[in-house]
Amino acid sequence: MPSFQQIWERVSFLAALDILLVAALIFWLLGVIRGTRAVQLLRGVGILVVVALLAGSTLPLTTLRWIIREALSPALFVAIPILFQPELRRALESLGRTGEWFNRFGSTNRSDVEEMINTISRAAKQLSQQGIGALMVIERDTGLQEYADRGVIVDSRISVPLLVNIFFPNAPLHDMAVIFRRNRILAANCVLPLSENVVGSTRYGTRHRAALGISEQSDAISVIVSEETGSISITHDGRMVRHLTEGRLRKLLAGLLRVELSEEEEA
Ligand SMILES: Nc1ncnc2c1ncn2[C@@H]1O[C@H](COP(=O)(O)OP(=O)(O)OP(=O)(O)O)[C@@H](O)[C@H]1O
Repeated sequence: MPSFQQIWERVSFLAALDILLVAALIFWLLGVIRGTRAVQLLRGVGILVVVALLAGSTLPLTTLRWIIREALSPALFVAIPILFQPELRRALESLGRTGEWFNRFGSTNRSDVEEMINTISRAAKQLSQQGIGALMVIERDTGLQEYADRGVIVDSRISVPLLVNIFFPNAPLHDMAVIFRRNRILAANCVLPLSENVVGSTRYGTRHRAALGISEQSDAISVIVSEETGSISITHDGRMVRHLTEGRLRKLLAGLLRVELSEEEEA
């Protein structure tokens, strides 16, 4: 058996760089799909490939080998981009996004972001207490103008009474989603893409699916208040965190938008 020294001598600088880059790529890909349905899909694809390769290579099964070579590989080649479309889109977007490295919200006035976080959290609590359903989407680096244009442009400074008013049952703009740009309400009544994501046995209603959908197709963060249960949830990167209190929501938003909340609001 070769000693560590012998192996080390054989590893060139380029081979080491190669291994490091592949490891970083796998790590990044796992980070992108962590907590999304892509994990189950990937496991399914992996099991299928391993079983097919084992059966095809260890036993002299000509027909099975032919099916793997002629049908399974091309089918996966076509199916993977379709099955993983939201994850691939998000991964490519995050690669192309330079703003994330410079933190777009960093260039926005910090107190504006803090004001937005506090207002959304207070509004979510009030809406939840009054049993009013709501879907509020925070735009980050991916532009959401196409969704805003399909709704009603509001372009108003954010405030709790305005948000409660918008979502008040039967108010003209209560349906669908509100989109925030920085600390302004950009638009209301916006239709969002619905997610096909099913987590475990949980089947979400359309409000929650719309929140998941926009978080799969962009880097936006959504806050959902359930009309049925009053429960507050958040979605980002195709993931959902449920049953939040006002305080927990503030902390999660602050973490995702990378701002430190001031002491008095923390209390
Ligand atoms: N494509 C969409 N984009 C944005 N909002 C949507 C979309 N489709 C439905 N909604 C909103 O979801 C509401 C219906 O929610 P529904 O009860 O089906 O879902 P839910 O996730 O169970 O929500 P809740 O817990 O509040 O009942 C609609 O009245 C509408 O406001």
